[in-house]
Amino acid sequence: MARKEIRIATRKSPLALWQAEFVKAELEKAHPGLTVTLLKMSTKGDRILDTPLAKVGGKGLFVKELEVAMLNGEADIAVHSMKDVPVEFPEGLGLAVICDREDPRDAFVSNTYKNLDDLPHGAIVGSSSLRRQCQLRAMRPDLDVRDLRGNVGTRLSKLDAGEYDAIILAAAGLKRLELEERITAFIEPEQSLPANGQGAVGIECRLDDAELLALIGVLNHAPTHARVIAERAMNTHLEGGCQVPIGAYSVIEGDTLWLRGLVGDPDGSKIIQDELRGPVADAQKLGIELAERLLAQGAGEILKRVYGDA
Ligand SMILES: NCc1[nH]cc(CCC(=O)O)c1CC(=O)O
Repeated sequence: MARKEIRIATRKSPLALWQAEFVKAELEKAHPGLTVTLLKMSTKGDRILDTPLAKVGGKGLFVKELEVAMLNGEADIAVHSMKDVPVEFPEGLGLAVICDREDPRDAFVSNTYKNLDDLPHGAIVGSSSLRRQCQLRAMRPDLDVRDLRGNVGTRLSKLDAGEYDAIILAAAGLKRLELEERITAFIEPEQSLPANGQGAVGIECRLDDAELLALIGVLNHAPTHARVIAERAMNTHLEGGCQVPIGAYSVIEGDTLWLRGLVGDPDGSKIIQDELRGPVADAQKLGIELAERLLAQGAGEILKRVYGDA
């Protein structure tokens, strides 16, 4: 092996650092003699903290600076939470690897109440995503659902300070940060359909570097790869970025991929959902087909309203 070093461009949030350290450890374990280093960077999404994500706008809020570093040759790979990765990549870059998935569910966190059903009328619930907000409002129109920004630690502090009765976060982030004991209840996909790619970590790199692709390829997890491809294809076909009220979640049953999709009005007044099953090998096609079905049921009008507001 000629290459002795791989440089990872990463955000500095605790979750991003955990993910980069995870990939570093896995790569060094797989390739003795290889050194993996971290280039810690700040992105626009990290700097703008006072505005709801849906209104900050621009795709790839959390990844652009990392991509520039790879194109400049300052870094070799970037490690991402798949749900934050924009649908399109700059020329020359692409998604090379999707690692095995952590828990894809949303988690309910409260210091007072056991679960969603336990919340009293008018309880204040915080969430940073339109997807969670719309499903929550549809399920419990009596709740006071409010925006919640910041990294995982910041969100928990706001809950602990009493600003919210409960908050909803991704279970994967809490587990990775060893905060699993903060999870009061898991919310099943039937109640809150996860975001495309939630819980999965992916690696982006230059696609012209065959040696690099071979080295990182050992971390690819084929079933997770197929699931995330299907979910992302649905999202892409709906022209959804990452800050949209879209849920996309799939599981594999034998050779069959079961994909569920949802588009909702953030105020919870309307939710369109559908699902389909097909061969795992057709993951991409299934995602597009489900998106077509959602569009045929009016998803486009909802999304147009959301983008118009943003
Ligand atoms: N948008 C922030 C973000 N990006 C990825 C995760 C969690 C981990 C994952 O989904 O892989 C989180 C935190 C959250 O949504 O609570």
